[in-house]
Amino acid sequence: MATALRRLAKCSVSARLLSFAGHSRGRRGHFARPCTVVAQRNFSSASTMTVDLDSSTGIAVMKLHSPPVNSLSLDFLTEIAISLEKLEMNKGCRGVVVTSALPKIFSAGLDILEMYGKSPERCGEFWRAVQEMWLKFYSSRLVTVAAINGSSPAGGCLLSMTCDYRIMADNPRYSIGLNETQLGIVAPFWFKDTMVNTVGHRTAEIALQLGLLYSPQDALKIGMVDELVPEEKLVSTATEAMARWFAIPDHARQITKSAMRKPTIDKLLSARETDISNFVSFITKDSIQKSLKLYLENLRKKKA
Ligand SMILES: CCCCCCCCCC/C=C/CC(=O)SCCNC(=O)CCNC(=O)[C@H](O)C(C)(C)COP(=O)(O)OP(=O)(O)OC[C@H]1O[C@@H](n2cnc3c(N)ncnc32)[C@H](O)[C@@H]1OP(=O)(O)O
Repeated sequence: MATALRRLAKCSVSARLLSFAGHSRGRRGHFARPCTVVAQRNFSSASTMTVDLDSSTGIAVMKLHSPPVNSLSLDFLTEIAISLEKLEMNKGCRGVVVTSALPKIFSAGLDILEMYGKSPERCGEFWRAVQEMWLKFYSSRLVTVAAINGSSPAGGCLLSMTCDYRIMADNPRYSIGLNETQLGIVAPFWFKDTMVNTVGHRTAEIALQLGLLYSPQDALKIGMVDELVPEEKLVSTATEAMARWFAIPDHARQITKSAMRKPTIDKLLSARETDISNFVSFITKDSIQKSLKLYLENLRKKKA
């Protein structure tokens, strides 16, 4: 099932950029259920998320639910990408709010277990899925709003930065940022580009080199998030924010979005295979595997 989903994801890459002009078409193993889009409401692709589309507003809410921490594994990434693609294909959908169904965590980022002790082939497949998720969100014709209701390190921060607008719960216990260097790994160029496009070059330079994780208040100050609200108001504020974007004619907004993002997207599209082989050779190095092992041990020790 998961393999079939991944194949479907691969097949749809070439059609992606068409979606800008409004011509869009659009785990954990044993939990998977068949992926059928049921009418316009309340469909889900698997038990790792729910996707509810309100046909009266055109707003879908995608709630990520992959315990314990919504870490982005190969299967989960594939499911997220396919769910977005289904919404893209649905003419009744104009926007999506991405949030977490788990308490205190939006997403812990890429699943470190996908990068530790895996074969080069598997690492390559994983990285393609990371690229695919980023490409789908960054180039989406839909208005995308991240309702960040918990911590969001690394890949979790990246997912939120692919959205058009970010609202975070105002809770000082949560943090957000690209902390890759703290793990001894390097954010690839398109993570870096997304960060630069969000917060500007100088702030990105400091944030990336130091692998900084920001409190919601600090994230607001640097422009990593656009708004802070009490947690209970997060999804309602996100749907209200959507109204401002819906007030703009879709074609004008979509073409503008494309103009802003296309150079960054094209940069990855033209270097996709090289980026995969760079990732595989970097992540499978003994020294990097040792760093990841240590990081995983520390994560586990923290709990003990
Ligand atoms: C030359 C250049 C070429 C290019 C090279 C490219 C290089 C690669 C770049 C890849 C970039 C990576 C981006 C990433 O996303 S890496 C992941 C980064 N994520 C983190 O650092 C987050 C780590 N987790 C936490 O900080 C905390 O878990 C939390 C999210 C704040 C939640 O805290 P908590 O106290 O509520 O939960 P905790 O007890 O810590 O965790 C519960 C269990 O979940 C496991 N876990 C946590 N995070 C991850 C993860 N990201 N992947 C896998 N597993 C994770 C944790 O170990 C616990 O497991 P267990 O119950 O102990 O077994």
